Amino acid sequence: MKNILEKEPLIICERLFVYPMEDEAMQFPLLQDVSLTIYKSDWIQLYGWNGSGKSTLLKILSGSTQYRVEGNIQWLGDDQTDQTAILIPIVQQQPGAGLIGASAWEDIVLLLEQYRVPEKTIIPLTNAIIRRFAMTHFSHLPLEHLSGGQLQLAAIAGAAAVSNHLLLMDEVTAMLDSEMVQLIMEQLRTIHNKQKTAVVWATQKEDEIMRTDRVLVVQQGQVTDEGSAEQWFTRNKQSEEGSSRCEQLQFAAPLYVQLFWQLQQKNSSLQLPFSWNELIAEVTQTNEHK
Ligand SMILES: Nc1ncnc2c1ncn2[C@@H]1O[C@H](COP(=O)(O)OP(=O)(O)OP(=O)(O)O)[C@@H](O)[C@H]1O
Repeated sequence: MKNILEKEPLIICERLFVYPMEDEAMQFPLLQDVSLTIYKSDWIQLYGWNGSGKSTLLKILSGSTQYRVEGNIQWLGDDQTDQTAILIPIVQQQPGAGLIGASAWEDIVLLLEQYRVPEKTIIPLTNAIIRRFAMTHFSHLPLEHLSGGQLQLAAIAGAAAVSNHLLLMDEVTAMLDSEMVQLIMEQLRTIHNKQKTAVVWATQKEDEIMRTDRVLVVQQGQVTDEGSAEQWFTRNKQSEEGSSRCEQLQFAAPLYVQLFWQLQQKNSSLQLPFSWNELIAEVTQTNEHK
């Protein structure tokens, strides 16, 4: 994890209690006592099961006014994330949900118009975003000709066009095949690393957690754990079974982490892997040094 002291906050939430609008007595919070800070260039894995409150938290971060909110939330970004009037877009699970144009190119143009970006910058900005997300070959095709992955890429590119500093992703890979998941992940991670765009990535998939991510666990409307990805999967020094935070909160670990835990009992110098490739490289290297 990057040193938090060096990071600038983008959004600060303090002791948020969030209720449905119709719950006038404020009795049934959807989110309870949630405090968190999102920093510039963070990648946060908002990790939790169905119905835990991930989507509600994303909507609150986006600036939605469809809830009753107690507590403080501050948006500190210096452009679109200065959340005084507009919503930060959320990319949804269903490919194509929320796209408003006839093509990916037109969608970004319309979105920039909606966000009142100065007219003469709209076309150059759209073309630049299309290039940045490597979408040139399908950007003018009708949306109905695009694959699920291409639709998701178009939605992510649109969000990135209007929100330079923060992207909010709500289980965007849930309906994609593994090849598309990899493509989307690679594109977005490259953009994140190059542009330092912060990403809040809601997911239920344990293998989407990468080494440099912060993991924020949501359970029954509360943030029950927060730390680095390494901390989430690390068992204590004796490699005691069940001792990682992931296991303590009864979440599944990826198979390569489970296998690593087994191997670690025989060889404590092995490093925690974040993919099959990393585990294979680690084991091969250790065997070569024997
Ligand atoms: N406006 C609302 N009024 C009443 N209950 C709501 C409202 N919005 C969400 N809920 C409930 O709050 C809980 C959290 O919902 P939310 O959609 O935030 O969870 P989630 O973690 O995103 O789940 P999923 O992965 O299924 O999308 C659920 O039980 C849901 O039914």
